[in-house]
Formats: sequence, structure tokens, C-alpha cells
Amino acid sequence: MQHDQRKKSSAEAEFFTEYGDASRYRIQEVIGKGSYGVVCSAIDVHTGEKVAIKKIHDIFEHISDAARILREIKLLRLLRHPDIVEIKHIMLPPSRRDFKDIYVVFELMESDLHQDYVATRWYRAPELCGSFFSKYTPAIDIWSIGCIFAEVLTGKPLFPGKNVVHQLDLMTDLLGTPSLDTISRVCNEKARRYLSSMRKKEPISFSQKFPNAGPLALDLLQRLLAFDPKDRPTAEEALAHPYFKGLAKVEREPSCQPITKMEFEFERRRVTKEDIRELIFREILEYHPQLLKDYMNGTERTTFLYPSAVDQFRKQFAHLEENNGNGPVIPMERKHASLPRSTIVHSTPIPVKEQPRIGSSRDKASPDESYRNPRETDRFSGNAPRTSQAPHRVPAARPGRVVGPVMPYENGSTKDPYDRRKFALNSGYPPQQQIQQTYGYYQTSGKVACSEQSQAERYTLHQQAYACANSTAVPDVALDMRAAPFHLSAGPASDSSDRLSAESNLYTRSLNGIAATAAGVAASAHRKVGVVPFGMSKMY
Ligand SMILES: Nc1ncnc2c1ncn2[C@@H]1O[C@H](COP(=O)(O)OP(=O)(O)OP(=O)(O)O)[C@@H](O)[C@H]1O
Repeated sequence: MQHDQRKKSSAEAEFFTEYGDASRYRIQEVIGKGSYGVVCSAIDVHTGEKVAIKKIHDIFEHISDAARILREIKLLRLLRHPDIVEIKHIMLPPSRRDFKDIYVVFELMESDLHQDYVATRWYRAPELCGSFFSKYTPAIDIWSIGCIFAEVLTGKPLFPGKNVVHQLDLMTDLLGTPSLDTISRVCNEKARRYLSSMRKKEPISFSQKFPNAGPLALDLLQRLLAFDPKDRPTAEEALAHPYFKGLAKVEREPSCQPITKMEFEFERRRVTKEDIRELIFREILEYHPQLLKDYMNGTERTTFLYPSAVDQFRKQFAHLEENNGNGPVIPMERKHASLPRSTIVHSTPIPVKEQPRIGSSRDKASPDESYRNPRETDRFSGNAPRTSQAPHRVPAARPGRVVGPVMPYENGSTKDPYDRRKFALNSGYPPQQQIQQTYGYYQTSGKVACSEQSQAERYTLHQQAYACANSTAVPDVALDMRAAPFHLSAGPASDSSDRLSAESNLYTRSLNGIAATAAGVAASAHRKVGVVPFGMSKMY
């Protein structure tokens, strides 16, 4: 009996974890912007954890961007390491065929190297700034680590370029103009001409630029920041530098298994937008195990309905962006207090006895037609199975009233993950005034670590170098990706520059993981906290 009860609870938990995106995250404020979208902090009400939600919008506008995004989310899923930012979840888009935006939930890094304007450009290797080559090597990550190391030593970004030309200027201001030998190896003719015509600059001595750094740190830094990629050490060589002596932690530095080439097979063939869309959708399913199972078994319904947080998130993000990143957060437009049961279909039919009981629909009011997706109505007029759940009647919750067990909005942390109260299919919204009252402020503070000799700081750098070594020590894939950068090459000529940037981006964006982990160099930050209620959004 108890066993049955437990089984039922766990089936319910699984079901609602799958479909509960909509009520799971409370968005707080905008914390960053990147080339692909906006990042907000949020609370995961299931675990009480703070997370960062990145909205990547209009993914499919350019196929090269879509491939880049696919590559990034795949790499972040596959490269599991404490020093690489983890993707915790990706919201299920409301439509498999038409989605444009995705919402990726990351662990929240309390701070990054330089709080709100952080540009990957600042950490970009010279060869990427000038598109010097057609193929790039892991040396670009080594450069980035050098920039981060310098930032850890001084507390400020080393090369805060305003654009790529300025970026190259700042580099050559410190390192001097590159040698003729280095320039001669640059494949890109324009870049070669630009470098040759640059006014001659002498290098500045590193001990002058970093007066508080010791000789070992200076030596390592100078090697990491070699203008010519061939002069930079590999990650393994950097880790063996005497600066790190005594810091190696074998248990945190496991050699990783090569990632199967199949994960990146899309890099080696011509892909259409639809192919990439399907692959991204498939990647999203990695975070929705039940649906993934159905998909793998071929039993998923392409037409099924499920609640998605995406519509609501879109509005919340837009509102926050319009309001310079903070509140007051508007309550969602909400016409319905509950989800019409007729619009829910389990992706895997759950045996009746295991179906969660979300209030009783039997004795409540009729369905609200206006809530139903018009495409659904069409579909339902055909022979397609309308739903795996018989009742067409819906719980008649009035706005603000909850039908079925619901977790209180204020209760951000849930001790028991299977607590029935969080199984909130029909979430009620508190009135607007109540939401506004929940605003609060808190402050987090951090300290920039500047003592170059500190163990902690050396250790941080060591970990970053390790993460880099680990991420590039994937012989098969790494080599393949480099050798066969982004295979849209058979496409129109205009693709070529895209290809270059697509490939550079593979590397520069891997910095996201590396840079974001340097949370130890946090700057203090004010955080304005608002509460966003979520309910069910539109469905298929
Ligand atoms: N997991 C996270 N925790 C905390 N802040 C984050 C997190 N992810 C991103 N951010 C913040 O949001 C900003 C934008 O992130 P995003 O990943 O979109 O772009 P980026 O990697 O900085 O730049 P680009 O888009 O040029 O590669 C970051 O610079 C950082 O300040």
C-alpha cells in the first residue's frame, strides 16, 4: 500500500517535473546581455537555487547562428566539470515546429570577471580579432586564460577593446607589433596588410605592467599571452608550469573520455534550418527525460499539448528589458485560472490509476474555448486522437484561485521534492499589489583578489587551465571540429565569413564557461528582487 503510494507520488513528481516549467522559475532581474540574448537571474522554486536564465532569441534567423547555439548547448551538456558552467534545464518550447527562442537555465555564477559589460571580445585572441587564419587551435583558449589571469592579478580587464580594431591596438600596445615572421603566417591578406602597416610599437615589460606579480606569474602570463598562437603553451604545458607547483589535484583533473563524433555529425554535412531546429529540439529533450524516451521510442506525439513557460517568459523578459533590467515585474496577462484539461495530453499515456489527481474536473465548469489554441481545434476536427485524457471539462477556478494542490508562491524552497503541494497544474496569481509588495533588496559583495602570490588565486587559474585542457582534450571531436569547421561551405559564397566566425565562436564562446567560473573575482553587486508568477502558457 505504502509502496503503491510512493510509486504514485513518484509518477506524479516525474509528470509535473516534466510539465512544470511554467511554475518552476521566478524571474528576478536582468543580469547580463550577450550577442545572442538576455540573461536574467531567477529562483528555481523546486530547489530554492538561484539560476541564470538565458533567452536566446530568433535562433533560426541565420543558420550559422543556430548551428553555433546547437554546438554551444551540446558542448555545455557534454563537458561536465565543476569549473564549466552547467546547463540545468532548457525550457520546452511551446511548438516543436515553429519555435524561435529558447530559454536555457544555467547555474548562477554569482559574479563574472567584470560585472554587466562583459564582452567575449576582451578575451579574444589576436588571430580571432583579425580572422588571421581559416582554422583555429586551442591556443585561442590559452590566450583567453592569459587575459583572465591578468585580470585576476590586477582586478581589471586587460584588453577592454571597444571593437576588434581597438582590441588589436590594445594588444599591440602591450606586446608590441608582431614580428615580420608572425605577420607572414597570417593567411588573411587584409589582416596581414593591417598588421604590416601598423605603426611600430615596442613591447612594454610585463614587470612594469604588473608590478605586483612575482617572477613565476610574469613568466607564465607572458607565455600565455604570446601574440603568435604557435608560441603559446598547450594547456598541459601551462599546467606543468612551476607557478602551479604543488597545486595539482588529480581528483579534480580526470582525463575525460572522448565525446562521440556522432554528437557533432551535423558539422560535417549540409544542414537546413529544419534539420538544426530538429537537432536543437532533440537537445532540449535531454532535459525532459520522459519526452525524450517517447521521442526515442517513436511514440511521441508531434501534436500533443503541454504547458510551456516560454510565452510567459518572453513577456517577462521583454518587460524587464524595457525597464532597464529591473521591475516592477508585471503580472502575466492571465485570462484563465486553470488549464483546460481537454488541452493536456500526456506524452506517454499514464495509466489511469497513476494519473495525478489535480482537483476534480468532473464537477466544475465547461472548457474555456478562448484558451484553446486554434491549431488544436483544427487538429481535433480530424481523426487524430483528441487527448489521452477523456474529460473535456475544466476546473472552474476564478482568477487568483487555485484549483488543485499548489505550492505557495512565497515558498521558494521545497524540502520534499515530491511534496504534493508543488504539483501546481492550475496556478493562481496573486493580485498585482501583492506582487509589488514582494519586492526587496539585498546586496551581495565580493572582493577582487589581487595578491598574486595567493594560493587561492593560483589555484583558480590552475582550475581554469585545467578546464581548458579538459575541454580540448577530446581528441576525436576537437580535431574533427577544427578540421571541418562549419560545413555550410557548399552554400553561397557569403557563407565563408560566417564560417570563420562560426568557428571562432566555438572557441570564444567556450570562454563563457571559463570566464564565468572565475567567480572568485566578484565585484559587489546590488540585486533588485521581484517575483514573477507563472502559470500555464499557450500550447500547441
Ligand atoms: N550562468 C550565469 N550566471 C551569471 N551570469 C551569467 C551567466 N551566464 C551569463 N551571465 C551574464 O550574462 C552575460 C551575457 O551572457 P551570454 O552568455 O549571453 O554572452 P557572453 O558569453 O558574455 O557573450 P557573447 O554572447 O558575445 O558570447 C554574461 O557576460 C554574464 O555577465
